[in-house]
Amino acid sequence: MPEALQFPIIDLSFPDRFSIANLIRQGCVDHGFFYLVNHGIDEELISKVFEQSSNFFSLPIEEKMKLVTKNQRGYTALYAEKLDTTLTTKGDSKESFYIGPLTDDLNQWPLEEDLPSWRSTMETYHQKVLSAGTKLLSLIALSLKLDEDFFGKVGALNEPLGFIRLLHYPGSGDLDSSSEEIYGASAHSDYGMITLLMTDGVPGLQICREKSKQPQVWEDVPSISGAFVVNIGDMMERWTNCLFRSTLHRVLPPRQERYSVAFFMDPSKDCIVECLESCCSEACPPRFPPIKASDYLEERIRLTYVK
Ligand SMILES: O=C(O)CCC(=O)C(=O)O
Ligand SMILES: [Fe+2]
Repeated sequence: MPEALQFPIIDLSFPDRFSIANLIRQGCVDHGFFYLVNHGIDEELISKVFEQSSNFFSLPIEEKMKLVTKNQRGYTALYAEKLDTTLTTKGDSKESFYIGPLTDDLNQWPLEEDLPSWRSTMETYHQKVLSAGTKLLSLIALSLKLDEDFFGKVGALNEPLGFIRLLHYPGSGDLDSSSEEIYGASAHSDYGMITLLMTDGVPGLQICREKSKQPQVWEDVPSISGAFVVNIGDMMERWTNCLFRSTLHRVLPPRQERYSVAFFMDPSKDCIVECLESCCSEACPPRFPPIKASDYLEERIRLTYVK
């Protein structure tokens, strides 16, 4: 049996920022994953988010479909998304709800009379995770031997695109039985800078550290109560010329119902993501051309929805 994965545990409140930055570097180079503790979001708020998420997904499908995704905000039904775009099977066995930046008017919300305090709970959570993510990005900059405010200076944080994705994976008893190989979330890497994931502790998340090695080896990611699982996304991988890995991950179809809440932090639309000078040399030239963050994201999102 392979040993259980051990990612570094990053304490966001630890005063020695340089030693924390080194630990982050180790996590990002070795796995593309680490845990985040003392992140400033209290347990009570996290439990409320999970409770409200369950309240929403328990609504009748007709009610949920009234908020079906527009502008990448709102509800996506079971099987509507397929994160592994190479699969020929039907979509992933999860339903989700997206909440984007609070600074525009594009979010869709359930009615206050149907789900009291739902919107305010999600807005508070959005603000808090965005703030934790911004602090974390300054440590990530340090871990790359850059100024702490590097991501601010290159415009990534002008209007950061923070997206909450509430996820619900019904238990196997509630799904159609089929011979097809269906995942809760099929194999993918995340698109943006970093993802902060909170789960309800039900297992299912796995990573594959060597994307191109066959056969692929999948390892379980243990959850730590109250800690975020943080992973590096593809745009951070591009910035660092693959020094930091955007690791392939998936969620097995859980036997038992499972809830999780992901927070994707993507750069502002106009930010140009280009190889950091410290991550390339003559011997190791940039692997990707510079790209505008919005162009990159739009293409990736377009490929994800089942046609
Ligand atoms: O639910 C999970 O544990 C992971 C979800 C995920 O990888 C994603 O939404 O990108
Ligand atoms: Fe993911």
